[in-house]
Amino acid sequence: MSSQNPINGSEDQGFNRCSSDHYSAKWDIVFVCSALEKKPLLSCFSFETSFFLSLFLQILVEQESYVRTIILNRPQQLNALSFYMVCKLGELFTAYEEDYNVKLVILKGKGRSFCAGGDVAYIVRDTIAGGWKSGAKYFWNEYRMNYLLATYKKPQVSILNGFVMGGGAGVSVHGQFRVATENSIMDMAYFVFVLLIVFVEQPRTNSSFNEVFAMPETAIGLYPDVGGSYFLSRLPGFFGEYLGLTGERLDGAEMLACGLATHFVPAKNLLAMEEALCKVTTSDPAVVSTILDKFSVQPHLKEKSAYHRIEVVDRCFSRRTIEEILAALEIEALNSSDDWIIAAIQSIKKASPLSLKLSLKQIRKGRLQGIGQCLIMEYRLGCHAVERKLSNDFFEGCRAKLIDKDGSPKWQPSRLELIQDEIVDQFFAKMDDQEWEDLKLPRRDNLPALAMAKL
Ligand SMILES: CC(C)(COP(=O)(O)OP(=O)(O)OC[C@H]1O[C@@H](n2cnc3c(N)ncnc32)[C@H](O)[C@@H]1OP(=O)(O)O)[C@@H](O)C(=O)NCCC(=O)NCCSC(=O)/C=C/c1ccc(O)cc1
Repeated sequence: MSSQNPINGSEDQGFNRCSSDHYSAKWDIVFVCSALEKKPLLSCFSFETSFFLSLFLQILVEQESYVRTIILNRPQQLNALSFYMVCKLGELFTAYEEDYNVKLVILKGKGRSFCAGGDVAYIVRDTIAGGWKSGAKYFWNEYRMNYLLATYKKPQVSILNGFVMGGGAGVSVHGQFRVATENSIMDMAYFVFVLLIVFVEQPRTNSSFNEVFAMPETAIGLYPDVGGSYFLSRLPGFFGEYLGLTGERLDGAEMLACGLATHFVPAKNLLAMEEALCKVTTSDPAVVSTILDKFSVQPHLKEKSAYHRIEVVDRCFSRRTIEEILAALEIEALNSSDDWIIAAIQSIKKASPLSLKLSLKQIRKGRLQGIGQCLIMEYRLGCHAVERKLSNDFFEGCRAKLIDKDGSPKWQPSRLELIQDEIVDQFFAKMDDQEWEDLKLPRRDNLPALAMAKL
């Protein structure tokens, strides 16, 4: 599994680049979940040592006979993926696939989020300091890891108990089993409990617990990546276009209904489910499936869900252009009191016009492509986005949403009608840089049937 690095020409040894390029190999160990997880302990060490320890603590691993549980451990940042985490996940998935003693891999997040996407605030700062190739390098490692998961030979379960956004979808949706939870039952007892958490323990918790999944990229001047052109285009009808263009959030029940989740397990039963999974001694997916089935329930799809109106979604989002989609939604809004239609119109109007055009084209192309081709296409788009020759919208979107947090991005061009088709086409073309090459995906030989892309 080695290939040429497109950025600096060096040999790319699978997913080991984070340890070889950035960090000393002596630190490259996996922490089996231990007392080290407790941050105060770090104060015993020097600044440099603390820095490396805190980095390695971003991913924890629990080992239980034949099962490995990988834990995303940046709860303060809602488990946003650092470059280190992206590389480490790739390394761990590779190692566990080859290890005969590992039969099942579980992935979950610490705290109230599964994963809120790539750590875009860091990526923007790093790219400004280190040049666009720094951002491209992140994509390179992330998409290879997404591809590995999409073609994984062993059963893998992601426990989606909290936010699943952008890059968080990339580390889970491609896997074989995706367990959504409710976190949305707002009966009075639960509501009081939530209030206690919100005001006593986590005073900065603003978002509703029930909305867990989103591809919010058009709101930050990007496009649904991490294989989004593949998995969004596989959702029923034109629901993927709806999600990708509006960035609207889904709750666990909606994720199950549209196929982004394979199971729905009430959060209170997660511990028991994990205990049962940890007893698995085989890589037979039927065994894992039986265990998950035992803990699963059929959730109630909320009355206001857009998924109840899939024929309206299809009617609007099957249109050829963004302008036609908007016009169709506005006509629907005249004859309907559905909140989701108004929300969709508002989200589209607030998003980067260029991102919208790129996203639509990308999802439409994705319908006809395999997961590998989709990731290669997205890598080109990503490199153009961080290079900023064609557009600065990604940086502007991150500035407005996650850095200055003023919520007022200044998109360029500012309106859909100002965007020429040539600019959109250039995003899908190779980079004009001698050192650059297309994304090279790891070779995947002798894949069993279960490793076929899962959605
Ligand atoms: C709805 C969220 C998930 C929760 O809202 P909340 O409950 O009100 O909580 P906060 O917004 O206060 O978030 C808690 C902390 O986590 C931080 N955070 C929360 N998501 C994040 C986050 N993706 N990053 C970096 N800090 C975050 C957030 O800034 C904040 O930090 P701090 O103010 O220091 O406490 C909200 O945080 C949110 O919208 N987050 C952004 C979601 C998002 O746009 N994700 C990115 C998708 S795109 C992507 O993955 C692209 C990757 C990429 C890769 C390579 C490239 O070269 C270029 C791009």
